[in-house]
This record gives sequence, C-alpha cells and structure tokens, in this order.
Amino acid sequence: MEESTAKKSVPVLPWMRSPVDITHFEDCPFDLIPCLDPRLKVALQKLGFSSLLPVQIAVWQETIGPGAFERDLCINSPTGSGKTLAYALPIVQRLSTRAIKCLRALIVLPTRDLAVQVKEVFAAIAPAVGLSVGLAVGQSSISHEISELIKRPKFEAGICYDREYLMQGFESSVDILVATPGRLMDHITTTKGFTLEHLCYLVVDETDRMLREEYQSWLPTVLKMTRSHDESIMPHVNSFFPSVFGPLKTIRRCGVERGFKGKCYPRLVKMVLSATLTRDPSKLAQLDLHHPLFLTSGKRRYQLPEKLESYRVICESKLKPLYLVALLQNLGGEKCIVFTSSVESTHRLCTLLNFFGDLKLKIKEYSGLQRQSVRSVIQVNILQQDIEGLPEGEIQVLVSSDAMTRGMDVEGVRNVINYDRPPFIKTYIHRAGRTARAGQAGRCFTLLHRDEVKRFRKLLQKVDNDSCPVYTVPSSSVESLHSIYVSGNFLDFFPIDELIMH
Ligand SMILES: Nc1ncnc2c1ncn2[C@@H]1O[C@H](COP(=O)(O)OP(=O)(O)OP(=O)(O)O)[C@@H](O)[C@H]1O
Repeated sequence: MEESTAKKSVPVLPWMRSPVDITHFEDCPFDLIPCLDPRLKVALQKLGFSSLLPVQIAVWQETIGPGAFERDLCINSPTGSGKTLAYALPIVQRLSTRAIKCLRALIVLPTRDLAVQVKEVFAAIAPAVGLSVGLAVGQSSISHEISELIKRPKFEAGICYDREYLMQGFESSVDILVATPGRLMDHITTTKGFTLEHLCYLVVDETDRMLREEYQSWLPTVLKMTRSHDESIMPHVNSFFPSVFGPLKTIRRCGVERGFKGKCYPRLVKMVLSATLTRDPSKLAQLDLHHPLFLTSGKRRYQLPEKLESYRVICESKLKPLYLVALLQNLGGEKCIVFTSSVESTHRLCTLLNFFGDLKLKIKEYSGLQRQSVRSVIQVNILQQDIEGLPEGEIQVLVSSDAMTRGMDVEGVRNVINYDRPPFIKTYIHRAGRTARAGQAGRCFTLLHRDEVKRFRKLLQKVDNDSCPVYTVPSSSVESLHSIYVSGNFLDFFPIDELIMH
C-alpha cells in the first residue's frame, strides 16, 4: 500500500529535516562547472546539452565539488528533472582517473526498459574518458551477457593453456554495470569471475519501488559482498582456481572513519533517488546509509514538474471512451500517453480506439504483458507513420497500464491522459511525469465522473495543486462520435457498459 502523504508532514528521520533545497540551484553552463572534465563536456554537448540542470548541480557539489562523495545521497527530485545524469556524470568523472578496469559502479533499476535507458545515458559519456558500461537485464542469453561482462581465461576441457590469462584470471570487461535485481543475482550466484569486491558506487534508482519489493534479497547480498572481503558468499570463487582468482584486491578495513564506528573503509558510496522518495525509516534502514544527505525540491514532500498543467475532464461514465476520442482529436496531433488502471483495460480501450479508423488515430498498446520495450513500441509507431505516409500532425497515441509509469523517458510526449483516475498521488506523479520533462511544457488530463472530483482534488492537494481547471471537450464532438459508435456495430463488440473501467 502507498504510504500516506499527510499535508506538511514532517519526516521522522532527523537528517531528512534539514535538506539541501534543489530549487535554490539554477541551470549552469558547462564552462562554469568546476572541475568538469573537458572530454565529458564535449560528450554532453554531443547530446545537445549546454548546461547542467539544478538537480545535477546540487549533486555535483556534493560529489565532485566540496562534498567530495563523503556522504551518501538521498535525492528526491521531480520527474524529468534529470536525475539520471545527476548521478551518472559525477561517477564517470570520478572513475575517469582509474588505472585498472574492474567493476566499480553498480546501478540497479526495477525494470529492463529503465535499465536500458540508463545504460544509454552512461554509454553516451563514459567512453569519452575510456570507461566501459555493461548491462545485465536478461535482454540476451546469460552466456552472451557473461561474455560481455567478463573477460575469461582461455580454457579447454577444463585446462588453461594460456599462461598470461592464467596469471590474470578473470577480469571485468566493464567499469560500470547497469542491472535489474534478478539478473544481478543470477550473476552474483552463478557467473564465475563476477565480483563486487571493488565496488565504489551503488545507485538505487526508483528507490521507493526498489525497496517495496524484495527482488531475491539483492540489496542485503550486495551490501554483504561490499562490506568485507568475504569470499564465502560467492561459493564458486573458492571452488574455482582460488590461487589465480582476482589479482587485484580491494581490502576494506573495518574501523573508525571520520567518527563513524564500525564502517568499512574504503566505503561504498550510495546514491538513492526517486521523484517520490520514501521517508519510511524502516525502509531506508535497509540501505545502511552513511551520514546521509537529503536533497529535495522545495518544502513539499512531492513536487510536480514546473511546466506541467493539470486539467480535469468531466464526463458521463457511459460516454467516457467517446470523451477520450474527442479529447485526442482536440489535441491536434500531439503525442499522447493514455493511462488505464489495468492490462485488460488497456487492451480493450486500445482495441476500441482502433475501431475508430476513420479518425486517423495511430494507436499502440503497451502493457506489462508485452515483451517489446516501450521504446520499440514508439519506434514502430513512428515507422508506420512513415510507411503509410499519413499526414503530418497525425495523432500518435500510446495506451498503457501503469507498467510504464516510472522513469520512462519518451521523447516528445506533450500530453498524458488518465483514462482511469490514479488511485494514489504517487501514481499521478509518475504518470504525469512522462510529459513536461527537462523544463518542457506538458499537460496532464484526468477523465472524471462528477462523483470523483472531490477525491481527485484532495489527491492533488498533496502536491499543492489547488488549480486543476476543467478542460471542456465540445459536446458536439462527443455526440457525433456517439452516432458513429452506434451505427458502426461497435455495440456488438464493445457494449458501452463494459468500457467503463474504474
Ligand atoms: N543537462 C541537461 N540539459 C538538457 N536536457 C537534459 C539534461 N539532463 C537531462 N536532460 C534530459 O532530461 C530528460 C529527463 O531526464 P531523466 O530521465 O534523467 O529524468 P528523471 O529525473 O530521472 O525522471 P524520472 O523521475 O521520470 O525518472 C531526458 O530526456 C534527458 O535527456
């Protein structure tokens, strides 16, 4: 269950009560960023960026700047504010001076799509300073993944003939690994030569979601492996060539580090992030944070993107699908994501919308049931438009359940539509956050029956949003759609009562 978000709630944890306010920072051009490696500056410019965003500056200060990575960071910053680069850039900059390649940074995310997206960000900057990035998400077979991650000694029938490799043993092919918890655990438990012994940085993105589920106890396992040089938790290490394994050793001493008794040194630096970061002490305790620093945006617990406009569309339940079609028509060809409450609703709604073929809506479905990634769904959508030569400005619509609410960065989404009312404020934040990203404008429409308005307004008060004006869909559009619906035999396929999905 989502935790309650009482108005003006005060965090229980003392260190959360005196946060760094990210809103006090402003965009800063690269030339003014202290110590930024010029090679990284060029890589960022190739991405089309010219400055760092506020959250990126705030994190830079606490890592490469005066903060010098001395504290673990808990970052609560709105959707689309640029959190990925906020952690990627300092990690890459710091590792750019490393002498020997080994796995030093691990980024863990809840889904494959998100991990692929984050890997792309690292891959855009890390090679500029000679670092390699790997992905462990189960996108390919485990043997292929292992071959990408580990440089193995040459063995034949269990015998190693290559003296040089024999001396070197296994080596990591990557400095940075982006992983989902399941595949990470596969490598920890079964992949020979996979070690977290040298890990310096651990990032837990979408932290509240990551801490909500156990994911095969990946977190305690990772923390245990990085706390001491204890090989007993990696049974294959001892049973397999112990004399040649791991020529490079990272010894973590247990002692007093800057007054913190019992911490290992060198310690694992942790960064945890979300747009809806948990404040639950018992959940955060699992991370074993060191002298944590809380970075958050403004005084409110949750914040919506600055340029997001929220609207409600009041409609009769019976005519909800038709209101949606009319709204899509009204949005004049802008890219939209429509959210429903379940995979079944997504499928039914998408099928219905596609029946309105004359309306020239190009619609795709995305749900957790589909194997295809969100991005490839979007690409297919664009591709089809090219092939069929449909007129420019044609509406592109992705219908989705909450499977893709978190973190997905889909370019050019101008509108989000909540076909079903989001049950929690966190759901609203993550859905709405697929638009209005990186300082762009965006709109979020929520279709509501009159009876739902009060509850919805109460929900929005949690993000200090008292003004959620009504967006009026012309009733004439709905009426003409209704006659198409009635005359088009839709009723046989989609009895209107079944389309009302709450
Ligand atoms: N310095 C920058 N200048 C311009 N655009 C940027 C910059 N940094 C990141 N972006 C863009 O901002 C968008 C949002 O970034 P990102 O996905 O990291 O946001 P986020 O805060 O992690 O969002 P969410 O909470 O939804 O996961 C991306 O499209 C990214 O390319």
